[in-house]
Amino acid sequence: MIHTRGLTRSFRAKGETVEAVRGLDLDIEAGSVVAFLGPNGAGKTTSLRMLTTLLPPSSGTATVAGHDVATDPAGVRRRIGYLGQGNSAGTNFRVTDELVTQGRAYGLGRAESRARAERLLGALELEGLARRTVGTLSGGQRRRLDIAMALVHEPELLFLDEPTTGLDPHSRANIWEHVLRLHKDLGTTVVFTTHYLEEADLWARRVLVVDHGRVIADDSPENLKADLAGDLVTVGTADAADAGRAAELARALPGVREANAEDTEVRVRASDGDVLLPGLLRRLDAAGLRVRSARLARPTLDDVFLTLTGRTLRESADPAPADAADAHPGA
Ligand SMILES: Nc1ncnc2c1ncn2[C@@H]1O[C@H](COP(=O)(O)OP(=O)(O)OP(=O)(O)O)[C@@H](O)[C@H]1O
Repeated sequence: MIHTRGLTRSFRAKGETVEAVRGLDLDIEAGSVVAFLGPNGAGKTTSLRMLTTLLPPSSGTATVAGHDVATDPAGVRRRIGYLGQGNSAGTNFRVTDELVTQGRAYGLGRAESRARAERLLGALELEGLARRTVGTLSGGQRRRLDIAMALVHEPELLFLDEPTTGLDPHSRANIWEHVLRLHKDLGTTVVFTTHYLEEADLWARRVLVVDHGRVIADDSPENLKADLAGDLVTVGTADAADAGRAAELARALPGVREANAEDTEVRVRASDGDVLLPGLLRRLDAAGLRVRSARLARPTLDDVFLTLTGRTLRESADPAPADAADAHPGA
């Protein structure tokens, strides 16, 4: 569904060159759900904007839904839906009219376009607002309308750039429910970016971890967590000396990837924490060390990012760049 080779985009800003995307080689199968996960400025939006023909690449090639982004952008646009970071609906029109017009622009007949608009308004819990003008909607309502706009022509490939940022948990869940139903019923391929690790973890079957314009890991969330992070077993000991000794003992046990003492605690990374924990406790006990507490935590995608880069995604996050508005589809 998507094939890119050496896809690259750089910008000139204040006399400097920013390499936003550096040589993206990607093959995405039809029917997949793929997340781009990375900190601010990693190149996620720039990648999506190239794939949706909104931004020409500096070099490299990309075929999207069978059409080349450089030589046949109209062919790409007909087959895809795109939700950018900005709002896509005009402010002075009624909600229903915006949706019906969008459907008509994609070649749907009047009756079909109206029927789909009604279905989408119902599914995204916007039916009570159908006759309101877009400008009077709240942020969350507006975002749900944007999603409806991206879906009205039932595209085979859907790009969502931070679809749920700033929304309350109910609206986030509602949006995902709808997108995933479309994916399930129609086989829609979904490619999205998100800052919410849980969304990538829960909904994507493949996660591309992006940093400084490059894909630094590419696998299912389960594999990424198991291969690159592992479970974390934290054991509390009586004092720092015991913690140091416990770390040494832990390192000698099978399945342990690393063990470090921090103050009175020892933190142990292992491929299978449930299996390690009883044996570790027995070993510490046999060595005469007093264990005060023990807990097991499953890895998150943030742990994966930490292993890969030495930074957490959360500490890499900074306020959205001023040029984020530039990600508007009409920009
Ligand atoms: N129009 C532009 N002019 C100059 N630099 C730009 C432009 N668009 C993006 N950049 C720069 O390219 C880099 C990648 O930006 P991009 O928006 O793709 O990152 P991102 O991963 O989507 O970040 P975010 O999570 O904040 O949306 C950043 O350093 C950004 O400042």
